[in-house]
Amino acid sequence: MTTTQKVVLLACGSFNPPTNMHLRMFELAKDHLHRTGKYNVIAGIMSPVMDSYGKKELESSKHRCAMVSLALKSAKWVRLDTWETEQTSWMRTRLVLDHHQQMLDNQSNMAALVKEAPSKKRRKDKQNEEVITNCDNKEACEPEQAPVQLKLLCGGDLLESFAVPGLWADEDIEEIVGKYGLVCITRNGSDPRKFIYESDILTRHQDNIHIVTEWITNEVSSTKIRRALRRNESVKYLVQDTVIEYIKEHGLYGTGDKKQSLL
Ligand SMILES: Nc1ncnc2c1ncn2[C@@H]1O[C@H](COP(=O)(O)OP(=O)(O)OP(=O)(O)O)[C@@H](O)[C@H]1O
Ligand SMILES: NC(=O)c1ccc[n+]([C@@H]2O[C@H](COP(=O)(O)O)[C@@H](O)[C@H]2O)c1
Ligand SMILES: [Zn+2]
Repeated sequence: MTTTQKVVLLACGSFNPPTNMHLRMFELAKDHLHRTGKYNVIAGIMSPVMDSYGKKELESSKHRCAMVSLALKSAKWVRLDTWETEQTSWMRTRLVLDHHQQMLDNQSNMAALVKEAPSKKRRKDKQNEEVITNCDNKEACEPEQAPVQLKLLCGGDLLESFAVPGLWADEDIEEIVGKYGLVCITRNGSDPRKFIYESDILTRHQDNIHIVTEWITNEVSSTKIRRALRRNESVKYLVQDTVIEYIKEHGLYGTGDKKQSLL
């Protein structure tokens, strides 16, 4: 029997607000990795960046985390993680990966990671005493299992930002693609294969970089959503209804003074 490598996908970003494409990225990456026959994606994490990241029009992490949590209500295997937003200063992505890898290496955190609806299961522990686990995905929760591999999930634009002078340290890029690995979803305006070809570090680690071609192209971006909201245009079917309701309720992205319904 061939064994597959267990993988957890980590997406870092502003999620300002979270769009349907942020959610789609996880599905696309999972399908792609499963098709290789080598990987078993057991969980996904969305980690909103902290407020001091300082991006233009960045809404507070309180609101962004609340919106990600609402967007993920129907997601079975992806969850929000607020650790990044709770730090005292902005964390480089490599350090965010290190944190989550440490969490994964601690087996007792595994049950909390797997989001599937818990159904209490009985099994015998090493001392042959019956214990109840809170984990449905037995394979993911077995204590004596191979380590779980964390991979960074991103779009083509984030990959290409590796070339922005002073933005990413070479050692961090080396560690991200070398130790962890990258799953990159193609995005209009980026050419990840060419970008890898032009980078010595990325070419060296190209076996650890998975490029996923999004054939059902969807050029939604948070910038376009914020623009539409400002203009009182509908964003229905581009963003989860629960997120639209939240935006309206809190008057985010210039919706505060609008009278009519955005839904
Ligand atoms: N349409 C898309 N296709 C592929 N990747 C995407 C898409 N939208 C977002 N991503 C990826 O999601 C992650 C988080 O991105 P981010 O929060 O910046 O979203 P965004 O839509 O690019 O927002 P903004 O317009 O504010 O930059 C990044 O890795 C980004 O590349
Ligand atoms: N040096 C680094 O680790 C580095 C540099 C720039 C952006 N990032 C991260 O990439 C993500 C980019 O998000 P945006 O595309 O929304 O700007 C954020 O999570 C941010 O923290 C990391
Ligand atoms: Zn972006």
